[in-house]
Amino acid sequence: MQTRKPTDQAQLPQALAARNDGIALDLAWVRSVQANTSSIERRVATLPGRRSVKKQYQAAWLCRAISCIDLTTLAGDDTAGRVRRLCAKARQPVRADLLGALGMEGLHVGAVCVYHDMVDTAVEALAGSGIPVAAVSTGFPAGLSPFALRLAEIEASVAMGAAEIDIVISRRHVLTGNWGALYDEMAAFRAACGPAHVKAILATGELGSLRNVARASLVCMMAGADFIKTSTGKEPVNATLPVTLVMLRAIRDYYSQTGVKVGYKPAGGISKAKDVLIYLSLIKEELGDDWLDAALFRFGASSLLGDIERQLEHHVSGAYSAGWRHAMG
Ligand SMILES: O=C[C@H](O)COP(=O)(O)O
Repeated sequence: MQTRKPTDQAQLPQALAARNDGIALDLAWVRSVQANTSSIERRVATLPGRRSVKKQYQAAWLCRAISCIDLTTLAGDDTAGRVRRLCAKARQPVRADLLGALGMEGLHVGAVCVYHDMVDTAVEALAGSGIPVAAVSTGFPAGLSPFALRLAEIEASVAMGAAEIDIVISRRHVLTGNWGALYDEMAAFRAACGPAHVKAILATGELGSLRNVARASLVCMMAGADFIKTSTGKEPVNATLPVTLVMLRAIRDYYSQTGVKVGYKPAGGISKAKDVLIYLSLIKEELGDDWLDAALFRFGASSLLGDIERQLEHHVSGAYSAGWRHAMG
């Protein structure tokens, strides 16, 4: 297997928060976690109706959102050319004249997220930019390849220069309440990541209940996940506000018990700037300003940036441009 020399990605100034070293599996804590679905749904139902961010601050919030995007391409027909175009977009996410008018020169996305096969291309294309490459590993999206191969895939992606690894958990461990197996799996994935930060994809649309989402979040954090992430983007239901509320509260509980800040990444189906404002205000309310930063928050999204760019253009010029002018890759 080809291995890159330890270049840029390994040397990146880590924008991420301190690692989560995890704690011993605390089954009593895990089993005590509940999720009251109707009160969670009531709480999030109030969010879209509210004007979450005043108009004059919206451009600043949208620029913040851009800095937190894991700009993603995870398609079977990905090519090196598409990944290079995506990386160019990651470096210059919004037209230079618009960024100049907004006083946001130098803005870039949080990371570029690709399959293992494209890590090398992305590392090359992002050299010198300070933008990390994130790789989806462990038999993404189903996570059902042999365990040893999943570990080897992580190690290969890190050796190739990925600074962040998005792993997928075995949903069956959650569905059968086998918290010990989930903990051991997550801990092994984290160990295989070495210095790379690890995001645990829960695939919440396949976990059956919000209580399972809450318990799986907690177990993954106990086992050392640096981020918890909702979805692969390939499940029938991906990031939602109820799931977000549950995961944010799990992060808050873990922080209050351990003093460790774990990051959050909603992913899949987030494609509109107005949704971004709702997510950011929910995070501000539930976790506080520390989490409004790429170190602790990412949007996993393939097309969101185009809509944000359109809104920023409208903010600067008063006119909307056609969506096709904001191609991603
Ligand atoms: O992790 C990121 C997701 O796969 C992206 O999903 P999306 O294409 O719906 O934005």
